[in-house]
Amino acid sequence: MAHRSTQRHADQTFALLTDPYRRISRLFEQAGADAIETRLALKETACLRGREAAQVFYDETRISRAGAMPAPVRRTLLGEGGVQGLDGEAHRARKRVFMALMSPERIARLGDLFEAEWRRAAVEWAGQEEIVLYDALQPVLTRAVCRWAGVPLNPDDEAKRVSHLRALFDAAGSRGPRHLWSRYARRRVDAWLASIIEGIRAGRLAPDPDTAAYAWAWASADDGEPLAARTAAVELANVLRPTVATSVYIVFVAHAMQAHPAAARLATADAGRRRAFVQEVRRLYPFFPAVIGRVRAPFRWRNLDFPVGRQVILDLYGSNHDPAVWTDPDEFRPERFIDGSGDAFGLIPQGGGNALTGHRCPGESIVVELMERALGLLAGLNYRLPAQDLEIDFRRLPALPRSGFRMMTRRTSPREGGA
Ligand code: HEM
Repeated sequence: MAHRSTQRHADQTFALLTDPYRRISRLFEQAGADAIETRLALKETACLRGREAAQVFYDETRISRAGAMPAPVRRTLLGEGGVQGLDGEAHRARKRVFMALMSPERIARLGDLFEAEWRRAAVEWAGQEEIVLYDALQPVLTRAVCRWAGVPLNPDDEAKRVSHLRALFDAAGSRGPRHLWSRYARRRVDAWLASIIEGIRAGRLAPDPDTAAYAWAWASADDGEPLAARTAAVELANVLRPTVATSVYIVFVAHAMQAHPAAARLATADAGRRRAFVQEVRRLYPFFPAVIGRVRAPFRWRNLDFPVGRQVILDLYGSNHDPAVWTDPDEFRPERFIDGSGDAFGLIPQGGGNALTGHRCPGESIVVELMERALGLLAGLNYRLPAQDLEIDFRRLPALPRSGFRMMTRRTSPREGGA
C-alpha cells in the first residue's frame, strides 16, 4: 500500500454518522493510503490508521488532547474536566490514580463479584421466557462494579442508576432525543457521584481505602487541594460507566461463541486459548471507532503536513483491520494471539502506547477479565437461541447484534449459570 494520499475528501460528518466504523476505512482503501486529509464538522482533519500511525498519534510531543474532544462527547460519554482532556504532568498524575486500582488481586475481586451477580441473575433469567443478553448484563455489571468501587447502590434507586449509566455510552452517539437523554443522564450521574464524594469527605460514608470511591474522594488537584467534587465524580464515573459498557463486548463474546463453536470449545477448556479468543473478539468486533487529538508541534508524516492545531483522528477500528498489520483481517482467528497480544501499537481497540504515561485505556485488564469470566459463564449456562437477527448493526454506536442477543435460558440450580 502507498503511504500517502494527495487527495482531499469532502466533509465526512454525515457519512460518519451513518457508518461510524467503516467509512474512514473505505477512504483509506480508495486512496491507497493510511494517512488522508478530510473535513469533519467543517474542520480540516487528518485521519490515520495502522501501527506506525498509532506510534505517531501517541507521541505526546506531537499530539495533545486539551480541547480536542467535541462538546457533545464531553457532555455525554466523558463528562467535563476528566483525564481524557489533560496533557503532560496533570494527565499523568490523574492517570496514576486509575492505574493504582488495577492490581491483579483487585481485578480478580471484580471478576468474582461479577460471577456472583451473574449466578444470582441467572436464577431469575431461567424464570423468564427469554432475555436480551445486552439488557440483562447491565444490572449485573452495575451491581458488581458499584460494590467493587465502594459506591453504595440503594436498591430503590438501582434501576434508575443502571439506566443512567447505560445512557452515557449507549445513547451518546445518537441524534435527537436519545442524545438529549444521554446529556440528562450525564448530569444525574455526576450529581449522584458528587454526593458520594462529598459524603466520604464529610465522614458519612467510609468505603475501603482500596476502592475507586475512596481514591477519587482523596485525590489532589495540581495545587495540592482535593479535586473539585464534580471532577472527582467524573473520574469515578470513568470507572463505573466503561465497566457497565463491557456489556457490549460480552454480547460479542456470546456472538463469537455462537458463530465459532469449535474455537469456543477450545477456549472453554484452556486458559491460553480463552485469552486468545477474547483478544480476537476485541480486535474483530466494532466498539470504540476512533480517538481524536490536535497537533501540538508541526510535523510532516507520509508526505502530509500536520500544522499546529490540526485535528487528527486515529482510526482504531480501521487499525485493528489494517491488512498491513493483520493477515485476513476480517476472519475470526484466535490463533493469532496464542503467543500473546504483541506490541503496544498493534491491537488497539482501547487505544495504544503506554497506559500509565499516555492516554491508552487503563481498564483493559478489567475488560479482558470480565470477558474471560463471561465466556466461562456462558459455556456453563443452559440456553438456546430463538430465531433472531444476529447481524451486527454498524450504523449504531456502539454497534451491536440487531436483536441485542436474545436467549432462552432453561431452569438451573442456584449454583448453575456457569460452572
Ligand atoms: C468497555 C470496554 C472499553 C473500551 C472499548 C474502552 C476504550 C477506550 C478508549 C478507545 C480509550 C481512549 C484512548 C485514548 O484516548 O487514546 C479509553 C480511555 C479510557 N478508558 Fe477505556 N475502554 C473500555 C473499558 C474501560 C474500563 C473498564 C475502564 C475502567 C477503569 C476504562 C477507563 C478509561 C479511562 C479513564 C480512559 C481515559 C484514559 C486517558 O485519557 O488517559 N475503560 N478507553
